[in-house]
Amino acid sequence: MSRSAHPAGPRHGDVLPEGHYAAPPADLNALDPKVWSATVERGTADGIVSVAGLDVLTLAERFGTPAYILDEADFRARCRAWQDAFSHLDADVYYAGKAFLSRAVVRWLHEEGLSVDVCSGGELTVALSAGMPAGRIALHGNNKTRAELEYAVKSGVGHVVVDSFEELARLSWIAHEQGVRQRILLRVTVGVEAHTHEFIATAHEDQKFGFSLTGGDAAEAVRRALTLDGVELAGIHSHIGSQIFDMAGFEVAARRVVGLLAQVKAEHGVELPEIDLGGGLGIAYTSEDDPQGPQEIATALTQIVRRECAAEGLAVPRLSVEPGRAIVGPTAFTLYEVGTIKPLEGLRTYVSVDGGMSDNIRTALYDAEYSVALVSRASAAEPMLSRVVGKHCESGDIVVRDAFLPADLAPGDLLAVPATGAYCRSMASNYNHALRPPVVAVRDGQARVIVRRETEEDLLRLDMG
Ligand SMILES: Cc1ncc(COP(=O)(O)O)c(C=O)c1O
Ligand SMILES: N[C@@H](CCCC[NH3+])C(=O)O
Repeated sequence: MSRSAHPAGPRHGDVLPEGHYAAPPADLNALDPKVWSATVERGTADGIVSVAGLDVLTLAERFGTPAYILDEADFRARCRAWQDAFSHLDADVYYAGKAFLSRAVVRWLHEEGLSVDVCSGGELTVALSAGMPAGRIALHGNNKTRAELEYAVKSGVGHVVVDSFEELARLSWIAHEQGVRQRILLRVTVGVEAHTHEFIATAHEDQKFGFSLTGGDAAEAVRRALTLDGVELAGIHSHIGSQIFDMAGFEVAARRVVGLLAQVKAEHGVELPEIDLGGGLGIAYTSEDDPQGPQEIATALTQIVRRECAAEGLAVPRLSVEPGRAIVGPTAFTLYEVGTIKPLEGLRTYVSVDGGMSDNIRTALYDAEYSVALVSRASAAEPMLSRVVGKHCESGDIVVRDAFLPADLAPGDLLAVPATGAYCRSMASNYNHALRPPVVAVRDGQARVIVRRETEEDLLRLDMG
């Protein structure tokens, strides 16, 4: 989202300080298809927003607020788009479960032909319990516990992405004890400064993930992996970060990973058959964001891998990708009810909703930007510079930092924040003993709770008194 360094000046009683929106959108009732899921529309007669044919008033009535409303048809369509973009290649699409995982989602992934990447024993349990074949599961993590490694090997996961020397030795021993050879990839840090928030960039040198390519750890990890009898080294993995729009980082990563394959061939006479270039493709949170589609990404990545392999005299390896956000992010919105409205003359209006940082930590954690719309009715009122905040005891409890909402907004109105499918429910907390909201899947006029709302009994069950 572009923010103006030169504010447009006072507007509707609000002064726009530096760094805030320059101007309200032309039509506050418009829903930009870039940020809303595919079946969302505003009724032309009543102005009420619906998704999959279900209006938000009915959804709020049936399921309460806040609630994540997930558009199943859109989710499946995105899975198919990724699958189609990569399927004609020798390629696998692993959905990154950390973005949002539930058993229903795992079944959809299975039906659509995707694999899944998990990064904990808990995620592995969800994937397995919903029937994902173990061979189509990859296990990640920079500090997998011994128990998690044992569980993964015993379950027969397709591969473990090894992140450290300690883990390499540990995993080999565990697999040896279980009498198997575990297929692995080695995660390397390729030294790319991804253009994203510092906390979600993962391929620069100074961070916790992976074996450094430039420092020589990656080559050393290959040497050790090739001598260990508990592991079978299948290839190299790189993930440069998340919410990235610029393909240049992926291209550099692909080039460096292929460079390592060439080095491995030269040193060991071994051609590793697989590379995984991770996830990280950005989505539109606001109308200003311009993400690439899976087809463009598939084309760019395969071109570069093929070119580099040809230059190095290598056979083209099997390619995997791990999109999380790009699949689930745009498919859901969070539905909130407005509770209080506090206009601050000369500043902005604080609009408090019935959720907050417990259901969306991304704004506080990454300064993430979101859009928001009044969805329970249309309004012809003037735009009002607003900040949508939650109900938690923190002034950083912000859901949407800067937004224009209609000036006739009132308690009881419903707001929806789009593009909350990824890293919102999965990073939700019980702060202030908030009850984590449900995830309601909607499709063809039907709604189904796929993750139920927490109850106070859930909270008390963990409290040993
Ligand atoms: C190893 C790995 N793969 C895939 C992903 C998915 O990223 P995204 O949801 O941005 O596609 C992540 C998260 O950044 C990750 O750490
Ligand atoms: N949780 C982050 C992304 C990190 C992905 C995992 N490596 C986000 O909300 O953007």
